[in-house]
Formats: sequence, C-alpha cells, structure tokens
Amino acid sequence: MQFNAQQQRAVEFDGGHVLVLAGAGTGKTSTIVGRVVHLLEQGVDPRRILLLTFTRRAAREMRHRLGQQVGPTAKKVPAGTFHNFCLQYLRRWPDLFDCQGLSIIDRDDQLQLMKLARGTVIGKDARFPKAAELANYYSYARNTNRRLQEYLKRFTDHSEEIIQLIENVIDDYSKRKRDCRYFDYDDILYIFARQMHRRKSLREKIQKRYDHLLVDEMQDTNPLQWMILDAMRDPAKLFCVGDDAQSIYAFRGADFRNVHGFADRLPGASTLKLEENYRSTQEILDVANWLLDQSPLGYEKKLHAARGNGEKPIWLQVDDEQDEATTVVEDLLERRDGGANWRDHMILTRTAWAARTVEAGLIQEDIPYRFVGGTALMQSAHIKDLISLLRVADNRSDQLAWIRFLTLWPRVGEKTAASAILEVFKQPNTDAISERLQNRFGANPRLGEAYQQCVGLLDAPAKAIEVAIEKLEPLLEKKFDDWDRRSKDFKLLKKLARDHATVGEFLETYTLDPISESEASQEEQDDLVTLITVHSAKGTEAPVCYLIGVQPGNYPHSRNNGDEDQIEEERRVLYVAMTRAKDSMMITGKVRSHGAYTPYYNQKSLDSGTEIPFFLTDIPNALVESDCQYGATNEFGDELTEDDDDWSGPIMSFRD
Ligand SMILES: Nc1ncnc2c1ncn2[C@@H]1O[C@H](COP(=O)(O)OP(=O)(O)OP(=O)(O)O)[C@@H](O)[C@H]1O
Repeated sequence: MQFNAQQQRAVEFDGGHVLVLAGAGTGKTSTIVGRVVHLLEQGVDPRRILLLTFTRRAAREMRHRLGQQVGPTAKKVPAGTFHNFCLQYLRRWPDLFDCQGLSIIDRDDQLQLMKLARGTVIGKDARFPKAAELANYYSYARNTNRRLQEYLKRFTDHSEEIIQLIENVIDDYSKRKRDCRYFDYDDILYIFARQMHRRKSLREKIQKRYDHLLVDEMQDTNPLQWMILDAMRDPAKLFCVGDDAQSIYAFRGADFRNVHGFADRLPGASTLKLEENYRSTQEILDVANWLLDQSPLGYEKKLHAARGNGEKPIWLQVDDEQDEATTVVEDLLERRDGGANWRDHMILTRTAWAARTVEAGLIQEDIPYRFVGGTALMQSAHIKDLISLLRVADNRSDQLAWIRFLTLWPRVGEKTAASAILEVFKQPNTDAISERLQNRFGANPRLGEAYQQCVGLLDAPAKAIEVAIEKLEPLLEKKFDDWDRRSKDFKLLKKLARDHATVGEFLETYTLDPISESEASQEEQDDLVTLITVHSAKGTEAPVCYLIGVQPGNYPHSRNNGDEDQIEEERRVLYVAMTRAKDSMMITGKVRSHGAYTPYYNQKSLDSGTEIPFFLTDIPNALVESDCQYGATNEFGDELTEDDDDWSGPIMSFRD
C-alpha cells in the first residue's frame, strides 16, 4: 500500500508529541502500523515502542499487520489495551502498586457486591438508587477523575442526605472488595494512575522503558487514561490518532472534545490531518456526511472517497423483526449464490438483544457466522458455575465464587455456605482449607477433592478445567434442562484455556475482554458472516454491511434522557456503523406501521410531550435507494403524493 502525502508525513513525523486527527477510513490504523515500521527502520528498539489500543482484537489486528511487514520483530512490540498494559505492571510489581494477590471481577460480580453493600447500608428502600446506578456513579466519577461527592453534586439531582448515603454504600462496597482481594475493571487504571502520580521513583522507572507511545482511538480515552499517558510521556513521545466523530464511549467518561484540547494540554504539540477515505465509495460516505451535517456540533467533516463512486446505499423499511431477518438472510443467500464469500458480510446491531431474530435466521439457514459482542461465554450460568471452582482455587478470599461453588452441592444452601466461608477465611493455607472442607462436607467428598486438585493445577488451566468438569458435571447435568447444548461450551473453555500459562491469567483475560460463545466456537473458521454490535465494530470494515434496527427508539436509543450530548453520542454510534461499509450498505428498520411513521417515546419524553427524534427522518431521497416514498415530503417540506415519481427530496418527513 502506497501512503498518500498526509499519511506519509504522519508516519515519518520527527517532532515532539503529535495528534493525527482523521476521519473514518482515512487510514489511521494503517498509519499507526506504518509509523511503527518506520521507527523500527530508524533503529528504535521494538521493546521501547508501546502500542495502546482500545480492544484486544484491535491490538491483535495491528500485530498481525505489523507481522506481515516486519516478521517476528512484531511480537517484540508491546501492544495491548490500557487495561492490559496497566495490569501487567500491577502484576509485575504488586508491592509498588500496593495490590498483592488480586482477582479481577466482572460487571456481574461488581453488581452483586454492590447489592450486598446497598442492602447493608440502606436495607430495602426501593426509592434509593439501585446497584447498577450506584456502580455507574462510582465508575463514572473514577474515570473522569472526580471525587464521588463532587460528581454527584454536579451531575445528579440527589439531595445532600442521599449523596451521603451513596457515599456510605460505596465505602462498604470498597471494603468488601478489599476483604475479597477483588479489583473491579476501573481499579486497574485507577491504581496504576494514582501510583504513577504519587510515586516519582515508580513513574521514572516505567517512563524510562519507552521512547514512543502510540495511542489508537484517542477520542475514546477518558480523563483517567489521559492521566496515565500524561505520567508516561517525556521523554517518550506521544503519537495519538483519533476521530472526534467516532467517539462513542462517553458512558465510560470519554469526552470527544478531548482531542481538540490536545495541543493546549501539550504546548508545542502538533496536529496532523488525514482527509482522504480509502474504505468506502462516495455514495456510502455521502450518507455518513449527511448524518454528521445534521448535528448542531459542527464537526466540519466531509469524507471524500479516494475510490470514487459505487452503488447507492439501500434503505428498507420492514414490518417487524422477522421481516427484517428474512430480508437480510435472503440478501446474504443471493450474494452467496452470486459467488461472494461469507466473510465479506457484516451485520451491525445496536445491541446484542436487538439481533436475536436475525441471528435465528442465520442459524435456520445454516449460514456460518460469528457474533462479536454477543452474550459472553463466561457469563452463561453453567460456565460461571464451573469457573467458580477455578476462582476459589486461585483466590481463596473470593467470597462470591465460594458461595456459587458451595451452593452447587446437594443440601448446601446459602446459609450453610456463608458459615462455611467464615471458617474457610480463618484457615492459614489451602491445605488447611481442603481439610476443613473435607470435614465439614463429609457427605460430599468430591467437594473438598475438587478444591484440592484444582489448587494443585493452577499452572495448568486446561487440566484444572478437566478436573472441574469431572467433579461438577454430575451436579450441573441435573441443574440445567438444556444440558446437551450447554455441555458443548466446556470443550470451548478447555480449548481457550490451553493458550494460557496459569488459571489466574486465563480467568483475567476473559474477564477483561469477554469473548462470545459463537466467537469462541468459530475461532479457527475463516469464512464467516460477522454479526457485531456497533461498539465492537470500531476499526473494522467489510465490503457489504447490513445496519439492522435503524428505527425510532434505537437511533437515538430510547434510553437517552433527551440530553443533547447523549443524543449526539448516539448519532456518532450510527456514524461509526455507516462508515464500516466498503462497497454496499443496506439499512433496515421498522420505521412505519400501517403506512404511518411510528413515533417513539420514553417516560421522560412522554412527560414532556415530545417524541424522541429519529436520525434518518429527513434523509434526502437522492442519497439512498428506498422502498418507501409514500407520505414523504420534498426538500421544501411539502407533503408528497403517490404521483410524485421523480421527486428527490427527503424520503420522509415526520414533522406532521
Ligand atoms: N494510502 C492508502 N491506499 C490504499 N488504501 C488505503 C490507504 N490508506 C488506507 N487504506 C485502506 O483503507 C481502509 C481503511 O484504513 P484504516 O482501517 O487504516 O482506516 P481508519 O482510519 O483506521 O478507519 P476507522 O477509524 O474508520 O476504523 C483499509 O482497507 C486500508 O487498507
């Protein structure tokens, strides 16, 4: 691939810190990879280049592309997510970070722990914020590097009294975390950032290891991640790439305006631009450009297709989810009959839930697919049951896993489990715990054996899983009706575990970056349709893209509270989806029922009497091929009739 002049300038940039601000498909990923190749050619030690990406998949993809250009040296370039990177240091120097023997917990466990804390401090008051809301407050405050109290005062309507109670619940939650040696997702970044800023010697020790920090998806970094970059720069140089129009992680504290403040934060820093889109045809970009143009935020972005013209995107209005699934599946089959590979097709969905009918359609027609961002393998009940044994073997303070593991056994209820756990916690080591379990649960001798054997296999995760299956399968078979289907997942688990050196590392990898059941089972298959949530689709592309569920209530999502920032974030989600397509884009959604637009309301909009807008309401007819023009208006807002054949204004207007 020949870089264009703008890309070449970025690749060879020889100044200080730099931000490469670029639109979708303009070659940001290619440029980062090119930059690494350039640095290696200049003689930079590969271990002194750090590549920070947003997902593990993105890191793998960059390594792969790098490998194609520089061979095995690619493996020497450290590449990973912020979380992986920080965790590596927390593991390497636990004393310096004050975090010995930690276990990472996922969102489910976090909520369970929060529920316990809420129950203890508040009791059963239904009006008090629920566990999920409390967890969100806590997470948002930390990711934006604010004190909880300050965050609650500024961004919520809660009274002083409620704020105090929320703080008490969070204190209790934090204490429970410490007692169980748990780290939640945010702790990893938080502890790393805090220690880097507090301990000069530690900061210098880590700073010294890198000359170049390359950061992908800069628009989605939050203040906590910025603190980390800030602590690591100088002498290391920052090379950050980002697109303000693709910022879709505000719920984790990212602020797309951050990329605009880059030069102010780092005096002397440069900003470079990439403006030529190499991914899509102009017709696809025209729709994406139009969408962004409707925003009051003024992104000033007009993507221009280096590839020139192609087909117009298709926008089909469907009757319901079943009709949508049939439409997509039929189109897929037709393309396949025409000689296309399955792998050239990507179906983009707003949420995993919204894709269930299309997924059923794929299964029914035997179309091979992988679901990226679908239900995580590790979140299925039977897998959680099995894993609970590995978790207690790995961390004997893991209270949530102990409850799950113990209550799997006959005649062990939550009360018995809770009192057994108290005894377990008093034991000085794992041998003593095994003995205690044998004595206490003599009627279930396999319980103690299972624990003891898994403790002995912490360095052999696949074997530990075999033991767990052997000991727990008879119990799980009775517990689940659909056992035949579920038991297949255990094979997948063993396969995944083979690539890890320890049980801890295995658990941690899939807690941090969950893998869906269909992804895990199809890892070696190459020719597959990709079904993917838009949030997981960042950085990906496919010749043919289907955007499903593009309808009122999904874009923007009905969960948004009418706040302009949230609505604009939702617009960017749709923009990301649209800019994945290379050659063809089909947009489907249930926009009308019985020939009329279906207005959409949530409770808040009902209260205020305003319906939730829909982004494609006024899309000009000239931009898309559509099956429906009836009842639309032209660009001057006049009502159209069925006779308006050659009209090319907006397809629909919902203003009436
Ligand atoms: N100079 C070039 N010549 C030809 N093709 C290019 C060039 N630069 C990038 N491409 C191709 O354009 C496509 C988009 O590139 P890339 O994935 O790097 O863009 P991106 O800016 O990271 O996209 P996004 O942010 O939308 O995910 C890829 O298929 C890539 O190979």
